[in-house]
Amino acid sequence: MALLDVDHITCGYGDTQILHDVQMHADEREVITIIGPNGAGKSTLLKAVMGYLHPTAGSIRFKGKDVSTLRPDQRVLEGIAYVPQLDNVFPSLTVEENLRMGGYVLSKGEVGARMERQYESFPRLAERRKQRVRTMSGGERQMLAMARALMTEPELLMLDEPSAALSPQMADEVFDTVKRINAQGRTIVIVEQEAENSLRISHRGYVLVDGKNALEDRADSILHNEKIRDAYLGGAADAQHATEAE
Ligand SMILES: Nc1ncnc2c1ncn2[C@@H]1O[C@H](COP(=O)(O)OP(=O)(O)OP(=O)(O)O)[C@@H](O)[C@H]1O
Repeated sequence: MALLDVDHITCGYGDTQILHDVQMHADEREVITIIGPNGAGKSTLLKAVMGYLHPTAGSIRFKGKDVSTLRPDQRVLEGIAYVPQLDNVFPSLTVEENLRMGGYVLSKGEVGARMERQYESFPRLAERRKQRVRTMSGGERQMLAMARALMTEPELLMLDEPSAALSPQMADEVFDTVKRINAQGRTIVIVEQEAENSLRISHRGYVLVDGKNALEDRADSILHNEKIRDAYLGGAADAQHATEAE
């Protein structure tokens, strides 16, 4: 049984359907990358899994349970977490205050211990507990956004363009962190425009085009697929790297 099973959903905003009969699944401990052109519906798919949008057809199952009608906060309690691309931290608050917000569904007693766990996992955040987020670098903010989402110790973590607008070095650090989070036993679904690095740490990938499934394959096969490389991965760049997810 898949941990997450998106079963042929149709979904959109108001009367505008964006996703048409889309399916995807993620098994326990898998890393999945979703790629596709601008406007393909990648972010919409993550929002549907989190519960910000509700499918008009099809269903979303998590650990075998149909969660299609649950609110986002209820899905958090089921073990799903999501880091949006934008506005994923509160800039006027401190690191500590942001982490507290991430634990809003937890009891007061649990928050402190969970926060310490995140500080152990992200020492750079521990050094900046009292720092206002607006003074932090883009990479540090992305780390905080992930740590905040991990406060609930989710089984599934979804990341929308975690490397957007970061330097190549910071982006590498983010993907190293994602690998580490996956090694802790968590399943990860990543949406990426610059998908090369993301596919390298992934087991499988999906290509979405115009709100429809266009391809599903092992991540290393996608990385070596010339047509996909030309269309979505910046062409014939170095295709020699093997995926690191094996
Ligand atoms: N809140 C919204 N209301 C109405 N339409 C929206 C909304 N958010 C996104 N859309 C539309 O849904 C379509 C898919 O957008 P989405 O952000 O899911 O694509 P994407 O594949 O993530 O694209 P990108 O890579 O550019 O972020 C686009 O046509 C977009 O304009």
